[in-house]
Amino acid sequence: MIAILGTGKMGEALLSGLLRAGVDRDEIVATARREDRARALRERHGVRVMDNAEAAKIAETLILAVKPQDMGALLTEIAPHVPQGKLVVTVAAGITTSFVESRLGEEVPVVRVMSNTPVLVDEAMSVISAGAHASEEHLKQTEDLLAPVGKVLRIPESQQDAATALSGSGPAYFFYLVEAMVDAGILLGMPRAAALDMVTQSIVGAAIMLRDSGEHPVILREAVTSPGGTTIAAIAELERHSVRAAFLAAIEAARDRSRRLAAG
Ligand SMILES: NC(=O)C1=CN([C@@H]2O[C@H](COP(=O)(O)OP(=O)(O)OC[C@H]3O[C@@H](n4cnc5c(N)ncnc54)[C@H](O)[C@@H]3O)[C@@H](O)[C@H]2O)C=CC1
Ligand SMILES: O=C(O)[C@@H]1CCC=N1
Repeated sequence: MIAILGTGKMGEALLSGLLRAGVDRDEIVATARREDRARALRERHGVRVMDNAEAAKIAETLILAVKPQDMGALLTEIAPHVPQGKLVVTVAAGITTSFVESRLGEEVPVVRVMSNTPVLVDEAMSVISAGAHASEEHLKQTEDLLAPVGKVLRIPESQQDAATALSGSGPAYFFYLVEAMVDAGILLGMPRAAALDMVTQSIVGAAIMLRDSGEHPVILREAVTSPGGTTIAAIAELERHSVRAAFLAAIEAARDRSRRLAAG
């Protein structure tokens, strides 16, 4: 039995992914803070929704999916119900395995995960790291849980905050870029719907080329950038506005925020 504790956006995305992967709906339970949310989860997915203590008692694997700021209270609530044998998977940004271990008060195996919202389309990037009491078997179990909804990579826990900044938040940067490019289309007099179509198909095509060609992004970009052509005129402006430096600073800021999250 798998319990998802705190089934908001990320918890529900994981829940739907597990169901798509063929996990029986009787083998998953969810928890939610509000009754209307519980009702929506029951209606949409046909799973049982219960309170945290009960879910922690009956499940062998617990997925903690509350906001980092709510993690301390959740751990205090479930601590009496988490004996040594249970695997605890935490998906919260910034929450370390030692934070979870210290609050559960037992030698509980903890695996820290950073995934992202493309879980919803089985194209997530999930990175995982073992806590002090998690074995190879626990990492394998976590990989098996996440593999159906995308790519899974093992990384040292010291890199989790950087991964949160890069791939956890990553989809947001691409959506932001799409927004900006669509605005540019509007500026040039293009209808909004057509501009959105053009930009969306361009980002999908570029992403698939990047993933499937094995080529370095520089090579792919150079192939679009003709001498004296249109692309280099745009790139010259991006460089003039320090867009690359802005990305470096932005992702560093996200990493720093992730480091501070456990403190509340
Ligand atoms: N949204 C994203 O793109 C990503 C989010 N995450 C992580 O996933 C976690 C959840 O994020 P979201 O799903 O975006 O937030 P959310 O706010 O949509 O979901 C959290 C849910 O937990 C519930 N909750 C809070 N305390 C609870 C308690 N004691 N018992 C039961 N339910 C409780 C809330 O009511 C809410 O429905 C965060 O820790 C975040 O860092 C990780 C990767 C990507
Ligand atoms: O913005 C956040 O804090 C979460 C963590 C990674 C993506 N969204």
